[in-house]
Amino acid sequence: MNHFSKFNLSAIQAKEAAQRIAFGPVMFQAAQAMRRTGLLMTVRNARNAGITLEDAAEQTGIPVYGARVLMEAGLGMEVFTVDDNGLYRITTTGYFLLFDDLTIANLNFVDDVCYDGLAFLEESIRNGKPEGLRVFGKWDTIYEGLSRLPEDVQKSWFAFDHHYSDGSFPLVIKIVFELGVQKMIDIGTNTGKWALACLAYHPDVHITMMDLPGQLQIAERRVREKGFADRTTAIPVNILDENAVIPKGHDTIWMSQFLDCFSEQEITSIVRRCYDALDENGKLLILENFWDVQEHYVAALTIQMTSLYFTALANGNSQMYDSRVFIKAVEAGGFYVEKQINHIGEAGHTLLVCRKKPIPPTH
Ligand SMILES: C[S@@+](CC[C@H](N)C(=O)[O-])C[C@H]1O[C@@H](n2cnc3c(N)ncnc32)[C@H](O)[C@@H]1O
Repeated sequence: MNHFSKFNLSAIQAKEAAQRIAFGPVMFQAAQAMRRTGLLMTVRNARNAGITLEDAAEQTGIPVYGARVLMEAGLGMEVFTVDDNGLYRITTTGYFLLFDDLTIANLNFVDDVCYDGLAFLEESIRNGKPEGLRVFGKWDTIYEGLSRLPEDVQKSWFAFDHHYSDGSFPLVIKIVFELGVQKMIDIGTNTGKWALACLAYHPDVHITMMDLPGQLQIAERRVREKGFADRTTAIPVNILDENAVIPKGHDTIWMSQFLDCFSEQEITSIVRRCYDALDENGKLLILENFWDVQEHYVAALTIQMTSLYFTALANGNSQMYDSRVFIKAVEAGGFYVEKQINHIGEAGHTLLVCRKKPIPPTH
């Protein structure tokens, strides 16, 4: 569904929308301050009775001045309403800021991981490098430093990543095993969530986990703790090394939220190596979020904005893709899409079931 072919805004509405962009960072910081001071919760707890800003300040323990600027800003942000008696009440948007998992994961991810680095977005776009990553360390990509990021940053990164996968893994696992899986490689295994889900789901399945060494160690530890070590193999890899080989002898290769970490040319190179690893009946299964196939505008918006994290912080050359661009890169690696299942879970994942073309890709 194309949510972007037309916007029906009057001129004054468009001017308002432009101000929301101009003051976007201000609204963002205000929302975080309202959450962290407890102001948002205080107004919510007043429910229908409403609360004055003086009472909200007292109950929250912040100065009246602070409560006043935040709560007045909250009106323009449509987080609060105020009646003629000066009583503030929370809106549905305010509820989402407080309680919605997607909103919380996105807020914390933008705050802890992206905010400072995004100041270098223009430079990143001009140079094709994640120039914002310098706020954390001297790495070429964020993945090299992921296990060494400050604890709160890691926490928000993982919460963001897991929010998307957690909702969809239980839905997709049934479809995957119906395709017949005995021995699967999970490339970009991260903390081993998918591997663990598969090992628990199927008593005989063997999973080969591949990732950069830092992440792989976490996955290996978790698999050991759950008693699945004998049905797993762990292979540390930097997949960007063109000489990195994907082992043969597996019927399925799984890549979830992995190929979006790479440029189109890199996707094609990785997929080509998958081609070499699988036999003619092998399956390449890809789970991704594509902005162009989303049922809901909010999902498309979230995915589009996430792309800029990749630009400024992650690697400077990848994104959350338009499915048509992505599939072209996969096809160039020697596969065709046998089946495309869209709209999986709240995060709107797509599962691509890919098969080898009879003629190998040119190297
Ligand atoms: C966005 S996470 C996805 C994790 C998991 N598959 C999921 O669906 O939640 C991407 C993973 O790719 C790994 N990765 C990124 N660049 C890599 C590289 N060059 N070589 C190997 N793994 C890499 C990261 O370490 C990370 O674990």
